[in-house]
Amino acid sequence: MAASPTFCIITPNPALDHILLAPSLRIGTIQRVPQTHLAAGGKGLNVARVARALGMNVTVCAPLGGFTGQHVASLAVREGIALTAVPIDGETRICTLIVDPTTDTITVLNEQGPSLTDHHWQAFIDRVLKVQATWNLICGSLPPGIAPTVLTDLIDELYRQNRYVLVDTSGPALAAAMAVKPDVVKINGDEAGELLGMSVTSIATAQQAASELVRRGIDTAVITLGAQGAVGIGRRHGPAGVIAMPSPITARSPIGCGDSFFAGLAMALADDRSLAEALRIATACGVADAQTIEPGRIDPQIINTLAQQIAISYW
Ligand SMILES: Nc1ncnc2c1ncn2[C@@H]1O[C@H](COP(=O)(O)OP(=O)(O)OP(=O)(O)O)[C@@H](O)[C@H]1O
Ligand SMILES: O=P(O)(O)OC[C@@]1(O)O[C@H](CO)[C@@H](O)[C@@H]1O
Repeated sequence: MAASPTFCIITPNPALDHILLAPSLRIGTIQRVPQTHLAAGGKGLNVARVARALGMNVTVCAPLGGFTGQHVASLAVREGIALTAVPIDGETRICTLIVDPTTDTITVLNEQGPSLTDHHWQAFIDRVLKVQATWNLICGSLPPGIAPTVLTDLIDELYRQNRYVLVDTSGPALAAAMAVKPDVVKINGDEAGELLGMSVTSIATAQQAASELVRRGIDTAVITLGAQGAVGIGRRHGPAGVIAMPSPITARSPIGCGDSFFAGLAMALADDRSLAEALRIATACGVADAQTIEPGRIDPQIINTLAQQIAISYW
């Protein structure tokens, strides 16, 4: 019998990521695109790609429908990602990620995704609850047609099964998840700012925001700030917060950095590392991702070396 996966990666709104490299992109013109990639995407698939590369035993649960759903499933299988697909009506979304290396800008066009009926959502949740994983990562947006409070119920149910819950989502879904205090919340500055009604663009404001998340009952709160790095604080990790700062690099694309970071963080926490070590490894994964075009396509061999280049301080 196969061993239970360590991570159940819950991906309510997967996507076929269409990544276009478009130098000197000008809106409103016709342009030739020199390079494209198609990848199994939506945040959870990116997290799974990295967690797998880091040696974790991973199962992704995702509702999938139509030709794009089939395409996502076949790309995932080709990569060796264990996927539990729940068939749905409608067509899995395409997210278009346009990288312009000339101006160093990224344009991300995330489709909403197909609406899920209550019946399909329930089928999805039933599959998630059958996966006997200790660490459960809720990744990305919710599909339309589903009330954000479904996340509250899902997390409650995972807690009843004594499973750890780590969340990386945004907007109303994040607010709904907060109601049941996930063990770990990993979000970026914009997401934290929207949740808390403040501007989170600096290390100092991220420290305030992370402390506020802990005050609201989150065990471990981590906020990422792109090239500035990340901050984290957690009840079980002692009173000190941690700042992880990467060295300057030549970034190629920030898309997926948060997902790679999340995978590294989850791996390190599952491995019972200190918060400082976990942020060091997570940041190294984010840095590795920033140097690739495709989300989550990192080389695990360089993570230890990159991790040694991350400056860690305490607050
Ligand atoms: N330009 C960069 N240089 C160095 N490290 C970076 C850069 N961009 C991202 N990172 C690393 O990746 C981590 C996550 O990045 P970021 O805060 O942009 O995540 P995100 O906004 O959630 O990304 P996404 O939603 O695209 O996955 C950062 O904390 C940092 O460690
Ligand atoms: O709509 P969501 O779930 O918030 O974001 C989806 C998405 O843009 O996020 C990833 C980058 O983090 C992309 O690979 C993916 O398609």
